[in-house]
Amino acid sequence: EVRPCDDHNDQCGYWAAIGECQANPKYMLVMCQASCHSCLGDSGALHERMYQHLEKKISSVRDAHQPQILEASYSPRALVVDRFLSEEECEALKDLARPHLHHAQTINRSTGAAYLDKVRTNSQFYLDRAEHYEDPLVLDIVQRMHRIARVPMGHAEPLQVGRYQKGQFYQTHFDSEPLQGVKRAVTVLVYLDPPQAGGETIFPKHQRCQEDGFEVCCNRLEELVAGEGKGFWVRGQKGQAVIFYSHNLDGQHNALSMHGSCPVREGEKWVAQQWFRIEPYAGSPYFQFLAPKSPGVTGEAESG
Ligand SMILES: O=C(O)CCC(=O)C(=O)O
Ligand SMILES: [Fe+2]
Repeated sequence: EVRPCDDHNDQCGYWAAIGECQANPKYMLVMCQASCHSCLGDSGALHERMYQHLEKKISSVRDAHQPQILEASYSPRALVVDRFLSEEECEALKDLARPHLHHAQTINRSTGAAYLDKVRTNSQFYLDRAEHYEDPLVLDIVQRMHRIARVPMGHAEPLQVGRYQKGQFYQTHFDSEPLQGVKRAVTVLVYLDPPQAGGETIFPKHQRCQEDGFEVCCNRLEELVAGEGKGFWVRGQKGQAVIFYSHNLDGQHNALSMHGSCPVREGEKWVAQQWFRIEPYAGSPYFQFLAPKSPGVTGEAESG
């Protein structure tokens, strides 16, 4: 009888050390559970490695209809997809948003006066009216985002389009703020137009790029983003998507999902963002819009 959570061979420790848990999991995860940290409740690093292994397998499956997905980071899970949107789609989204763009503002609680946000100086607009979200072009784009992110349509916020002009930026922040009641599972960020210089999306994976440290990090990406925290950045190409998950697979908020948009140095930067919440979202334009009709609710004439 094989009892769980034991080693059943005195070589288990040695085999685990030389990587047999990954190389030969069929045997090892049964016979060497303790050494492989695969017991229930054992939070050893193995599960993470197993997931990495599985995801590599998944992402190596090529299908003519599937865009190629590159892994930019494991924690937070971040994927990059080239040409996720066509040039025409990028231009169409810019055209839809252009007349409506407005600057991010913060409202002073006591005076009610609106101030321009210091953390975020760009302009943005939510495509939140029926004529936007029922637009076949927008609907098709959001559906593709939903399929690639693997979160249901009813979790989708309205699609947002943002523009950064020269000098504009968005300092490091989290897209998901569970303590404020905003729980976003995933962000699908698409570069509708990359700037000529600057405007990188950075994931520094450490605290020192916050607020006053932000510009310094943007000026020294290699040293302070890639070096210091083993973080990464994306320069952005037209139509390219970055898909990142602000929570781990167990639902925990991932502190490494902190990111920002460096100041644009030359030209304009346009992006579209689609956020999908952790749960079905009553404020979603697609909450009821795409709900399947319940079976059996057909006209009288059709029954019997
Ligand atoms: O524009 C970017 O590169 C990032 C934007 C962003 O992080 C946001 O709008 O939440
Ligand atoms: Fe963000």
